[in-house]
Amino acid sequence: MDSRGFDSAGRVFSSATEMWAEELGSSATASTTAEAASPATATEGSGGASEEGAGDGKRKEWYSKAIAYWQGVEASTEGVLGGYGCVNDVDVKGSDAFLRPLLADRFGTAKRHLVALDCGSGIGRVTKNFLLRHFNEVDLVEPVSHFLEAARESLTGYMDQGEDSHKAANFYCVPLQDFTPEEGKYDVIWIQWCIGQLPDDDFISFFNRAKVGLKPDGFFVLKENIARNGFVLDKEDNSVTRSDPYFRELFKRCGLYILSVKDQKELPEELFAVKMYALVTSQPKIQKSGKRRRPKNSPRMIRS
Ligand SMILES: C[S@@+](CC[C@H](N)C(=O)[O-])C[C@H]1O[C@@H](n2cnc3c(N)ncnc32)[C@H](O)[C@@H]1O
Repeated sequence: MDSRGFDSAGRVFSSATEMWAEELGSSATASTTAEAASPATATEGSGGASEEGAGDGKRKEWYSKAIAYWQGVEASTEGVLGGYGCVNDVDVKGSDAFLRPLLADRFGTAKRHLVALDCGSGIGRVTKNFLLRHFNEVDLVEPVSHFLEAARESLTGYMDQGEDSHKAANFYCVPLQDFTPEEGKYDVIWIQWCIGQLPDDDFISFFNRAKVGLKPDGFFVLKENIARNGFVLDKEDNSVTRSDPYFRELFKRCGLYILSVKDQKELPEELFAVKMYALVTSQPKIQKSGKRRRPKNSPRMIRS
């Protein structure tokens, strides 16, 4: 990525490449296809897929600083939303409006057993308030153990229920850079407000591994803060807020296509804008008009 960006201390970088070289050293250019540990073997806050190469110390530092930051945060909605617990309701409303037509379009309206994965789930806020309304089973993956424990506690009522119910099933204490989902398990992989913790190469490796976890019509939803230009590096929690063109470039490099994209409305104006991207692994079908196929249940004008 060639656009300029800056960090929270006001330092300007001429490109993301320069910033990553600074933050990760020589491992910034390391292979993006390194082997990842399975959920069962990874440990809390472990250091990343490319850890064994040269310069891995800086990558390890990148991740451990982030984990240390989150370990010091209270396991509450206010905590995981950086003091903006007030956005929970509009966030849930926006996610619901985005996902509902996509589910109908991809999976039809007939009863189906739907399974989702909540990535960087924190205390299970997204799972509890939103995903469990749409999915029969939700797995959570989160590297910070006190968040995951809080999720487990608050979702107790949703566990071990009958076949047809909605339950939180598995809780994996693993960072995304080390996580590989079970093959063909998920209809939707939901990634919200956590992908900024991953440098570009681990972002690409993660999506490439996670593709395998999707069912044939399955898709990803990435819901993230968007920088106006280039990127913004937050030195406190070691996360990067990327611009829309930056994300689109990364999607291309992951071999992902945008099925749908929408802005989150009604956020306080001092916050970053937020976008929701639905991403698929093969090019969405285009109608003769050149438009993407419209979800069957979306509003349409009546023509007589
Ligand atoms: C802003 S909170 C969002 C939590 C949740 N997605 C939500 O919307 O309520 C960011 C979350 O990312 C998690 N996180 C930090 N580093 C991560 C990593 N490398 N992989 C996955 N999640 C990570 C944090 O522990 C925290 O739970």
